[in-house]
Amino acid sequence: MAAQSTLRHSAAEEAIAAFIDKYSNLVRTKLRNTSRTTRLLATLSLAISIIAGAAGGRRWWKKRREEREQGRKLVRTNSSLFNKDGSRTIYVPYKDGTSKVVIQNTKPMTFDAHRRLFLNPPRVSGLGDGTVPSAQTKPGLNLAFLHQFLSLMSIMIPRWSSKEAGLLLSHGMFLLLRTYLSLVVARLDGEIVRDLVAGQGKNFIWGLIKWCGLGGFASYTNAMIKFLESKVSIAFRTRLTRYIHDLYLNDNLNYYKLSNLDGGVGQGADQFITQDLTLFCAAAANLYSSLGKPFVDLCVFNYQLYRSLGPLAFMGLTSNYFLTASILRRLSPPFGKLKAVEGRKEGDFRSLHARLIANAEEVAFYGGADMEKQFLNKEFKSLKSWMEGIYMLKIRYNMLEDFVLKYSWSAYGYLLSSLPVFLPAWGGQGGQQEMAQRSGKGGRERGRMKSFITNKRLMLSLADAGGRMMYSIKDLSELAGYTSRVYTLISTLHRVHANAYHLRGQQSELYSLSDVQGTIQKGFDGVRFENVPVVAPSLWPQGGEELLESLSMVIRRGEHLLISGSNGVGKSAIARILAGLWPVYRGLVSRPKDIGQDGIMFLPQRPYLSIGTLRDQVIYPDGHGDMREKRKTEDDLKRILEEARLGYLPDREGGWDTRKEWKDVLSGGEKQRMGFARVLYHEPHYAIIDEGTSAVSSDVEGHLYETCKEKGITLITISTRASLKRYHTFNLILGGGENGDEWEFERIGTEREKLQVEKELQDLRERLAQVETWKARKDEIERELAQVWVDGGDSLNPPPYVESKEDKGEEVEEKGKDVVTMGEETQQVQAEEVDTKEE
Ligand SMILES: Nc1ncnc2c1ncn2[C@@H]1O[C@H](COP(=O)(O)OP(=O)(O)OP(=O)(O)O)[C@@H](O)[C@H]1O
Repeated sequence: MAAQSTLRHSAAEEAIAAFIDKYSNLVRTKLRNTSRTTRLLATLSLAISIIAGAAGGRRWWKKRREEREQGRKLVRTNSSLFNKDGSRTIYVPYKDGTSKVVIQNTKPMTFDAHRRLFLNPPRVSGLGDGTVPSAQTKPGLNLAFLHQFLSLMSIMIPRWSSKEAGLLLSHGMFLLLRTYLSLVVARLDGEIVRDLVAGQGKNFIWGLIKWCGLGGFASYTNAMIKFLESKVSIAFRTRLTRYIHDLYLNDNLNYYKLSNLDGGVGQGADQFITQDLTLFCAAAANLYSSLGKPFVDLCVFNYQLYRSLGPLAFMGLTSNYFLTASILRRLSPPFGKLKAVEGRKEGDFRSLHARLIANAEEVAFYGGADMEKQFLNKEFKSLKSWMEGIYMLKIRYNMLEDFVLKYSWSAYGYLLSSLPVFLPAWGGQGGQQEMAQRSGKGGRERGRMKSFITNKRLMLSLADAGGRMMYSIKDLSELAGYTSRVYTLISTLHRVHANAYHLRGQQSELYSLSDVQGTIQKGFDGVRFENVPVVAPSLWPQGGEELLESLSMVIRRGEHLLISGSNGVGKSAIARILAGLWPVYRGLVSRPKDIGQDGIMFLPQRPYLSIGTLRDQVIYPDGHGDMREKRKTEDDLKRILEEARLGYLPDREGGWDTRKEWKDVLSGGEKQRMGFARVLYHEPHYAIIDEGTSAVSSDVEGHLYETCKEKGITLITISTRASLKRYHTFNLILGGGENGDEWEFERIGTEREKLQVEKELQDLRERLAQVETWKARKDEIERELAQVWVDGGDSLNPPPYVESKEDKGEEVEEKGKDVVTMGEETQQVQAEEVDTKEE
C-alpha cells in the first residue's frame, strides 16, 4: 500500500505540495512574529490602497466613457488626431461605440540605434565586411542567421515590459502547463489500466472522472497555446510592419530611392513587406512552440524516464537524439536558401500581375493579352519548376524523417521500456519495483502493466517532442530563408535612409551613389542651380549617365521659366533633382523648403490620382483633417474646380464623398486639369509643371496659366510646346550642340529673339514669292501626265469624261489663288505672333 501511495503521488506533485507548505508556513510564522502596530499599519495601508485603487478605477472608467463619447463625435467629423509627440490617435468604430487606437511613430533615435545592427553586422556573422551588409550570404543555419534573427527580435520585442514580451511569457506558461499535464496524463493512463486489470471498479471509475476533468483542462490549454501563438505572430507583424512603413515612407523619399537608386531588393518591395514578412512572423511565433515546448518536454520526460527506467535508458535516449539530429541535418536539403528563392519568384510573379492590373487599359488598346500571357506563363513556369524541385527534394527527406522518427524510435522505445523487466538491476525505479514485486505473481504483472503503460506514454510524448524538435530543423531552415529576406529589406532601407554608400578603401565609380558631393539648400526664395551636372543615376554601385555637364541658372519669385528641348534631353531630370529624387552630384541646388502651401509643388508628367473621395483628389496630398485645419470649405473647392474648368465634376460624380477608381473615370485632359486644381488649392509660391497641359485644349491651357499667375504662383514649365512661351519670362533650352548636351538660358522677347522671328518671316516671304513659278511647273507636269502615248510616238486623245483644257486652266488658277490666300494668312499669323512677343 505504502509503495502504491508513493507511486500515486508523483515527484512533481510532491514538490509542488512541499513548495506551497513551505511558503504558507513561512507567511504564518512571519505574521505571528509581527508586532500589533505593524499589523495595524499593514491593515491600514491595505485599506487605503483598496480605496485608492477603487477611486482610480472609477476615474479611469469615467475618462474612458468620456473618451468614447468624444470619439463617437470625432468619428462624425474627423476621426484622427495628431498628438504633440508625433503619434496619431485614431477613433475607429468598434461594436456599439468607438475604440481609440494610438499609433506611435518610430523615433529617429531608434533608427540610429538599429543602424549598427543592420549596416555594420559583426564580421564573424559573415554578413559583409563590417561596413555594408551583403545580401548574398546564403540563408541557412549559421551565425549570419543568428545575427539577423536577433536583430529583428530587437524590433519585435523592443523592451521586456512590452506587450510582446508579456504575450511570450503567457505563451511559455501555457506551454509548461501542457508539459505538466502530459506528465499527469501519462501517469493517470497507467493507473486506469492497472485498475482495470486488477478489477478495481471504484478506482477505475474515479480514474475516468479524473481523466475527463484533466481532458477539459488540457483542451483549454491547447486552445490557449494556439491562440497565443497567433497573437504573438500578429504582434510581431504589427511591430515590423510599422517599423518598415516608418522607414519606407518618410521625407527622405525612401520609397522612391529603394527601387530607383539602390536596387538592393529589386522592384518587389511589396512582396517583401506583405508576404515575406507575414511568413517570417508566423514562422518565428511557431518556432517558439515548435522548439521551446519540445525542448521543455524533452528535459522533463527524459528526467522522468531516467527515474523510472534507469541511467542506461537515459544514455540510450540521449545518444539516439544526437544520432538522429546529425543524420537529419546532414541529409536535409538547404531549405533556407530554397525558401528565399521561392519568395523572390513568388514576388516576381505577383508583380507581373500587379503591372497588368495597373496598365489594363493600355494593354487592352494594344490587344496585348497574348504577350502578357506569355510573360505571366513564363514567370509561373519558373516558379512552378522551382517548387516542384523543392517537393522532389522533400520526398527523400520526408521518407527518411518518417522512418527515423516514427518507426525506428518506436522500436527503440519498446526496447528501453523492457529494461526494468529484463535487466531490473539497470532499470531504475521500475527495476526496483520489479524486484520488490517478485513475490506475488498477479501483483507483479499488474505493476509491470502500469509501469509499461506509463513509460510507453512517456516514451510516446518523448518521441513526439523529439520528433517535433527534429521537424523544427526544417522549420528553422525555412525561417532562416524568411529571416534573410526581411533582414535584407530592413538593412537596404537603413542604407537608403542613412545614405550609407561609402565603401571603405574602395574607389567609387564616377556619379555612383558613393560619389555624391553636391549640396541641396532648402529655404531659398527661388530656384537656383549652380554648376550642377544633370545625371541620370544608375542602380548602385554603378555610375550614372551625364546628360548635361554643368547647369547654372536662377529663377526668382514672379519670373516664370519654360524648360524646353527635344525628348530625352533631361528636362524632367531637372525637376527630379530639384525635388530630391535624384542626387545632386556636384554644385549647389537651392529651392524653397516646404512642399505645398507657401513652398514648391511638383506636377509630374504622369498625372496621379489617389484612392479616396473626389474631395481627396483635389486636396491631395492633404487629407480631410488638413483641409479643415487650413479652414478651406467645400465651396472653396468648388470654386477651385471651376477655375480648373472642372466645375461639373461634383454633380456628375455624385458629390464630394464619392469614391471611385479615379484614374479610370477621368479623361487624360481632366486628369491634367485636376493637377492644376491641386496647384490652385495649395497655392504654392512655385509650381513645376511637367507636360501638365499636353492633353488640354489651348484655350483652357491659357486660362489655367493666367489663373495660376494671377494667384502669384511662379511657374516652371517643362514642355516641348513653343506656344507656351507667351506665359513665361525665361526659356531654358536643352539639347543644343552636336552631342545634345548644351543648354541656353534666355529671356523671352529679347532683341535676339525678335531678330530670329524676323529672319523666319523673311524666309517665308521669299518662299511665297516663288508661288507663280511653282504654279507654271505644276501645269506643265499635269499636261504631260494627261497625255497617253501609243506605239509609234503618237498620243491618244483624252476620253470624253476628262474636263476640257479651259476648265482645267481655270481650276489651276483657282488653286493658285488659294495658295496665295494661304500665304497671306500665314504671314498674318506670324505678324500677330511677333506682336504678342513684343507685348
Ligand atoms: N529613373 C531613371 N533612371 C535612369 N535614367 C533615367 C530615369 N528616368 C529617365 N532616365 C533617362 O534620363 C534621360 C532624360 O530623361 P527625362 O525624363 O529627363 O527626359 P525629358 O527631356 O523630360 O523627355 P520627355 O520630353 O520625353 O519627357 C533619358 O535618356 C531617360 O532615358
